Amino acid sequence: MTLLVRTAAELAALERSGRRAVVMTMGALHEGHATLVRTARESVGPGGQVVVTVFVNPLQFGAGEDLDRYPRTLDADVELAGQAGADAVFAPSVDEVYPGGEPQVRITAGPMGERLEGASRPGHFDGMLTVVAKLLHLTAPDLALFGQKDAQQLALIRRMARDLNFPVEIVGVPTVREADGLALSSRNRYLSPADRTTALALSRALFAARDRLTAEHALHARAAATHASSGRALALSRIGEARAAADAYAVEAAGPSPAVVRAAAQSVLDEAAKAQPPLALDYLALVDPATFDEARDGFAGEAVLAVAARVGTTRLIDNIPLNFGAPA
Ligand SMILES: Nc1ncnc2c1ncn2[C@@H]1O[C@H](COP(=O)(O)OP(=O)(O)OP(=O)(O)O)[C@@H](O)[C@H]1O
Ligand SMILES: CC(C)(CO)[C@@H](O)C(=O)[O-]
Ligand code: BAL
Repeated sequence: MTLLVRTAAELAALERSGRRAVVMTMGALHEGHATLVRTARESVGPGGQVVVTVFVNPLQFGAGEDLDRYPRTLDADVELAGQAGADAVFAPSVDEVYPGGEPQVRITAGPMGERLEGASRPGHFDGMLTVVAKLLHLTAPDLALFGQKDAQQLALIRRMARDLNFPVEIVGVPTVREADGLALSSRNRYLSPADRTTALALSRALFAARDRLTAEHALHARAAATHASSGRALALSRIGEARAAADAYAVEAAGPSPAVVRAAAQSVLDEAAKAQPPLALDYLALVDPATFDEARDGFAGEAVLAVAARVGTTRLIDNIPLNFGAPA
C-alpha cells in the first residue's frame, strides 16, 4: 500500500527503514518515471524505502510557459508509483513548499545553467535547483535518481551536490523510449498525431548521429589496422611531399570528427523543418556531459548530443550519449 503524504510534517513523521531513495517528478507519471522508481527499489532492496515526490514547481517555469496546462494526474500517479515499488508519494501544495511565498534566497546554477536549456529558459535551472535542494532537505534520502533525458539538469544536480556538500548519492538512469524512438515525456501528451510524427525527428536525428559515429570509428579502426595512411604518408615523405605526408598522418591520428557526427543529425532536423507541422529547432549541440561545454574537433571521450525543438505548441528535448574514444 503506497502512502500519500501531503505535508512536510507528515513526511518527517514517516518511519525510516533501511536506505532511502527518492525519485523527484512533476507528476503525470509514465514508464520513464516507473523505470526510475524500479531502479530505486532495486538499489535499496526490499528492506529500504522509496519515496516519490510529485510537485509542479512554479519557480522553474518562465512567463508564457506551460505551468497552468501542465498535466496533473495525482490519483493515477500514486497508483503507478506504487506498482513500480514506491512506499510513499510526497505531493505537497505550492504553499507547503514555499510557505513564505517565492523564496528570496535561491540556488544559482552558474555558467553551466546559462547554456542550451538555460539560454532558452532563463531562470529555469535556478528554480529547478532551488526546489531540488528543498526536496533533498525534506526527504533526506541516501540516494536520489534522475533521468538522463534531462541531461543538463542531471549534470547541474550532480554539480550542486558536489559544490554544496549535499550528503546524497546522485544516480543517473538511461532514457526510456517508445518502440519508435520517441523519448517518453509528460509533455508528449500535448502532441496531436501529426505533431508526434514530426517529433520523431528528434530521436531519428540522434540515432543518425550515433550511426555516423559508429561508421567513423570503423573507418578509423580499419585505417589503423591496415596502416594504409601511414604507409601512404611514408611513401609521400620519401618523395619529398612533406605537407601531403603530414596530412595523411593527421587523417590516421585524428578520431571521429564532432562536426561530421553533428551534421548527420542536422540533416534529419533540416528535413523535419519542411514537414507539416514543421519542426522548429531550438538547438542541436554536442557537449561534454559534465560541463556542457561544446565538444570541438579533436574532442575525445564521452559526449552528449542534445537537441531541443518545438512542434506546434509543444517544446521537447532529447539527447544521446556518444563515445568519441579514449582521451589522448
Ligand atoms: N523517458 C525518460 N526516461 C528516463 N527518465 C525520464 C524520462 N522522462 C523523464 N524522466 C525523468 O523523470 C524525472 C522527472 O521528470 P519530469 O516529471 O519532468 O518528467 P518528464 O517526462 O521529463 O516531463 P516533461 O515532459 O515535463 O519534461 C526526471 O529525473 C526526468 O529526467
Ligand atoms: C527535478 C524536478 C522534479 C524538479 O522540479 C523536475 O525538474 C523534473 O521533473 O525533472
Ligand atoms: N523535465 C524537466 C523539468 C521541466 O521541463 O521543467
